[in-house]
Amino acid sequence: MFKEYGQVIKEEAFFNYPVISTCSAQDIEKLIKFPSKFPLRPPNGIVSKYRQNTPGRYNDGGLTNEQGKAWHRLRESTTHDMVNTRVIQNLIADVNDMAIDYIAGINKLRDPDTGRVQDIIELNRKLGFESTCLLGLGCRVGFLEDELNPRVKRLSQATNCLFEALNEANYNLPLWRYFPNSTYKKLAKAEEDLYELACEYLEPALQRIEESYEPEAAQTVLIGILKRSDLDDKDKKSSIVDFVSSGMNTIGNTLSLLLYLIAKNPDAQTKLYEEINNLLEPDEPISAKYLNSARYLKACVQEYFRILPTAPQIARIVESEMVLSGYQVPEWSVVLCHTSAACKNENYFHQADKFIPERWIASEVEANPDLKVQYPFLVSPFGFQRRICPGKKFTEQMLHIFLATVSTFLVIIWPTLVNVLSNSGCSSIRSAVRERFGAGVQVPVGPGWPTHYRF
Ligand code: HEM
Repeated sequence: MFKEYGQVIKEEAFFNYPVISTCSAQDIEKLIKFPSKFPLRPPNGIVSKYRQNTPGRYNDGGLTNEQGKAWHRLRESTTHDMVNTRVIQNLIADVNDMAIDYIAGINKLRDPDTGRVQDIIELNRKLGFESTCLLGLGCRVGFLEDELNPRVKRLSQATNCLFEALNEANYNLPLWRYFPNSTYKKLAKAEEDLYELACEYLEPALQRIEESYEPEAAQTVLIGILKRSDLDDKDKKSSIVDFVSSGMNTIGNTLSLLLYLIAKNPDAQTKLYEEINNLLEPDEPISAKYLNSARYLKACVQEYFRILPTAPQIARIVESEMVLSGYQVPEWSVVLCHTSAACKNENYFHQADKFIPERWIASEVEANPDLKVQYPFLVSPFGFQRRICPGKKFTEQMLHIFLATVSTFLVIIWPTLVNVLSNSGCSSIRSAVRERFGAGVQVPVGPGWPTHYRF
């Protein structure tokens, strides 16, 4: 699209407002640096409408959809703990645990005769669900178990239904604006189910708070929100629903795309494997200390976000008239910053189409100045300004732990995925898997067979 029409494009569509798209680094920088107290992002119309129609449960459109002071109030009071490094690090042990379950899950997917793993997308989705619940609800709920319990099944169905409805609302005529059509009804049912399920998970936490006190070490995002005196019951419940539904699909999709890129870059896999073995003592689990020092691991995730970000563009409503690539853009225009397209531009990144994690490591750039990143702000997979994704810290920590664990156990070769729980590798992780699942997880190293990644 940009190749054909240039770096700035204006699109007009029936039943919708005009949208301006830009992939210019200068324009994107201008928007990122705009000194906005309450940055404006277009709300999700169908969700806002549903919540307006359901005043018994919702005070407003929620953090994702609100604007101005209403948004700021929710942002300050509900995301306080989610952006707190210590609270997020409290979850490392649980995420380690989840990573071990995930490796065991991959092992169960292997064809016993061929060693082939047919499809890892579904497992990644379940992992996304489980990890988001860990963040939002403060506990493991059981998405990675063989048999999903009825509550988890309902949670999964409600989330799928919500995303189907959002897709339909985004890509079909917006008839829901005029009457409750089938898309609106689907969304209403999904939101209702999610709300009721979230309440079921919240009740025990509320009771714990009432009956006793939560020790400092057990501070979770959920407990942090439930304890806030500046939020009423409706705010608390709806923000948990928002957090759970925001992370559910994004994390699973991100992990699938990250593994795909790593699969296509075997040298990176070898380096990841070497780094984890160099940094971790045999009996040491993955910890905050390891994550702080794992430079190559973090560089791989950053480079992944440059090449295949889950959110390829960030939307803003501009608060004053501005000039983008020489064009006058009026106040209140909707502008899409296509960070993903900009990240593929050779003028902005040396060998832009290549996976080169080294460009994010200072000592490597010193040795090879061509790699110097001129426009680091273009890699903004979680957005920017005060509206940046509050799940960023948790998601990055999750991806780092998962990539480290996967690199210890698997050789992923595009288009194959081979489980290689060999005798080498980080022994603390290996012994944790064996302790839980016995020697049965050990499988031979072997050449791969086609894996049905569906991208
Ligand atoms: C790979 C995972 C994720 C990606 C790529 C992602 C990406 C994004 C992006 C691009 C935005 C828009 C930011 C902006 O407009 O500047 C956003 C907003 C948001 N995300 Fe995430 N997200 C992820 C995971 C999560 C998780 C786990 C949560 C759960 C807490 C979450 C909750 C939210 C919320 C509540 C907002 C709205 C924030 C606001 O408007 O103030 N996200 N996310």
